[in-house]
Amino acid sequence: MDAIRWQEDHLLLLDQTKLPLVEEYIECWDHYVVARAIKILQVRGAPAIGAAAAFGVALAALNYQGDSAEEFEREVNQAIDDLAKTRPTAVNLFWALTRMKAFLESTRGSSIEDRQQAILAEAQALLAEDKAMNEQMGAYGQTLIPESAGVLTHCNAGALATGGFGTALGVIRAAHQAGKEISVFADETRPLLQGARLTAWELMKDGIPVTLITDSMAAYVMKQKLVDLVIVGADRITANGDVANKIGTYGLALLAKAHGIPFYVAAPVSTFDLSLQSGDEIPIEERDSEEVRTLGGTTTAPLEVPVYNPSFDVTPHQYVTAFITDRGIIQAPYLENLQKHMK
Ligand SMILES: CSC[C@@H](O)[C@@H](O)C(=O)COP(=O)(O)O
Repeated sequence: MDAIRWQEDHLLLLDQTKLPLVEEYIECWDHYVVARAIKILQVRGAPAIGAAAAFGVALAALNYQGDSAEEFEREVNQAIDDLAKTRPTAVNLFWALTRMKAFLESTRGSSIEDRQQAILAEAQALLAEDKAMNEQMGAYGQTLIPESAGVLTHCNAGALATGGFGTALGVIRAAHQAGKEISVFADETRPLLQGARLTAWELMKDGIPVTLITDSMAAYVMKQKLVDLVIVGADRITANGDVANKIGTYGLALLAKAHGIPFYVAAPVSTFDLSLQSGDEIPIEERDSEEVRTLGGTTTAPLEVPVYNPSFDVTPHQYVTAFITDRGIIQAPYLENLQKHMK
């Protein structure tokens, strides 16, 4: 099931806030609906946010009805600015918007109709490339997985979070397809339960053995020697190899280190932000306190209790055993090796 699909003249986004109970697509006819979908996590996961935003730009281009090249560019650029304001942490969003802006400029001189079609084709290419990168990552990454392995993952870094196949779940998928005996532990991932609602659903659909645990069970499961490796995705990786990913990832990295378990991060080139030197510079999204005071719409805390709700944390590079990327497996020293591979 695709998270993002272009259908003739509009965009379809699988509404991930309704999964796993309801499988329903939202129809997007303009970039405002796409921006809202990103903001409220109807589409989520770093690469998927980038691809959805690219289609948002395409919708803004297609919706232009005048005949002025300047006005056309102004409107498309306004959409790019609107989409950039949706979520701050995943760099894939800004990577995709920068690519679409450069592409818009490269079409200058053509008719508006040709530019509209070319911009749509660029968004489609970006989506297809993301899926291809994930498959490539899967091929590289699965070589790191033993013939029989317990794998712990956090949040959802699967097909739902990408153009298809997934980053961390792509590696797991590739290992499963290669005939390896994989058993996945999925953290539920409080407060929005991407692990419980999305990862468990996605893996079960593919027939990959998965066991759901609450976030606080990870240490005990590791202590029992049920986990051979941890694989997570990422929202932004800086030049020194620090990794922003779903809140709770840093804790898992510490636990993996304490138990002598490898901790892998799977991410495509679009997730690397070598313009930032370290994770301290990554903007971390803080979300509404209601997400913590409630669970599935039911209040689970005193209505007035103060809440802190950072959506991501940063894992320092020294806890990352290796990066699995579409350009190969990258090991420390990261400052040097990321520059070499990601240029
Ligand atoms: C391939 S997805 C990698 C990350 O984007 C994923 O692990 C994550 O943290 C997603 O957070 P979300 O808030 O659901 O967008």
